[in-house]
Amino acid sequence: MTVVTPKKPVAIHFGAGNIGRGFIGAVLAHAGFHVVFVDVQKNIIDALNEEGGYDLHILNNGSHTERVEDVSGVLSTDLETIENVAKEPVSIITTAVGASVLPKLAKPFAQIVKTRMADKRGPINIVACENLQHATDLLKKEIEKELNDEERSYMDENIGFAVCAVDRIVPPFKGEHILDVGVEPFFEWTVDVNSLKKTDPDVHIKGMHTTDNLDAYVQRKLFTLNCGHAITSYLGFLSHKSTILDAINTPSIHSAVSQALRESGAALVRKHAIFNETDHQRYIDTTLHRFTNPHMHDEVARVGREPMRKLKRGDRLLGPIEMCREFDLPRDGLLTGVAAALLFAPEGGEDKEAKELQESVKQKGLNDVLLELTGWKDGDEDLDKIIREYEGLKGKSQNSRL
Ligand SMILES: NC(=O)c1ccc[n+]([C@@H]2O[C@H](COP(=O)([O-])OP(=O)(O)OC[C@H]3O[C@@H](n4cnc5c(N)ncnc54)[C@H](O)[C@@H]3O)[C@@H](O)[C@H]2O)c1
Ligand SMILES: O=P(O)(O)OC[C@@H](O)[C@@H](O)[C@H](O)[C@H](O)CO
Repeated sequence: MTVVTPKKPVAIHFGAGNIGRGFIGAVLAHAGFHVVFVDVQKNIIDALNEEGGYDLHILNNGSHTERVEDVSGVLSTDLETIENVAKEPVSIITTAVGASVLPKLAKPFAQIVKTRMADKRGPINIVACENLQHATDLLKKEIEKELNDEERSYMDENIGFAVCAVDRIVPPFKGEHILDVGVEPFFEWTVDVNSLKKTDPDVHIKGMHTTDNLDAYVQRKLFTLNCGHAITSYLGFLSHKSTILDAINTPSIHSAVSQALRESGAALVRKHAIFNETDHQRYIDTTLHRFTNPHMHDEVARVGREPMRKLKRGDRLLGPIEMCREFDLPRDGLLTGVAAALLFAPEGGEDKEAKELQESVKQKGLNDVLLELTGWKDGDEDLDKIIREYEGLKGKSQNSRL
């Protein structure tokens, strides 16, 4: 497969899905890069090469379309073409494939590192845009496993691995063309300035903000937007709602999610000096407002997907709870979120993690599953609260009333 590489700086983006086409790829293309998307879906890659662009539908009251131009695609298994692209004037490589897929990218990334070393190429930056704290560090560790000592030292010197927070709601979208993508107007991409290397070409990327307080911004986004989103989806599922819009428009769910976000917010403000109560409450209000966009069709099944990943320590549910425990702050709303996540069992069985979680609760019992997930001691007050909430929610859901 050949890729058209015009005389322009090149950005490589792994994952031509919703956030890839709908956000990061679009920001990079608008910043003046030729964007090479790498994906496993042949129909998407073929369409990118045939069209060389796609439509971005901005969904709000004044919905409109923006054209993203100057893009092409490569299959992630086509290491030969990836090698050729790596010789172009690349300055940034990004990913949006899903946290669990990151290890699978080690081989193509290692190929890029080896090629650039052999070709004596200068510095580039790699930014993993996934909903996971320290996603880029995880990717780096996986790439290191594919390299020898000399290649690893070239990588340390020449490749900046920058962690980021990435925020734009981009659900699957049915347009006229397979590449069409529908997005909310809001977007925020914040990258760790301390890890970025100076590249040649050195392109200013409008739409990519940098900060030296990255952990704070990642936690703010994950423990607010993703935390609220997850709880809305799990309570929505239990109330038999199919979309985030229907769920958040249910007063009891809106109030439960608001409570959880007030709790995570109190912990975030306490933990990070750069946040204050007033601004953070505004951030929460904006977040909740984004969930009520009537032009977006976002399924609770998408937002709640992979509940075991979302129930990991440090992620959107246990992360803010751990922070509340650290400062002895109220956390009942967040504990309800965990109880609801443990009851997430969407029909169809496509969500393997949801199935596995239900199986696990059935086999080991809720108490033992929670001990494993949380690392708390038997008889922990929060653990007992989750169990009580779980039983209450289960009963209410079965009666179809929440
Ligand atoms: N959609 C959103 O609203 C949103 C917003 C912020 C962050 N994110 C994060 O972005 C990531 C992607 O989410 P998404 O919603 O775009 O998912 P998606 O499923 O729409 O896109 C993922 C893409 O990765 C591709 N892929 C899978 N394996 C691959 C591989 N080995 N090599 C190359 N490509 C591969 C898939 O084919 C797909 O096109 C996730 O980590 C998600 O948490 C999503
Ligand atoms: O992508 P996930 O599964 O980690 O989380 C689901 C949604 O909360 C998420 O995709 C949001 O839409 C996104 O993080 C908004 O920036």
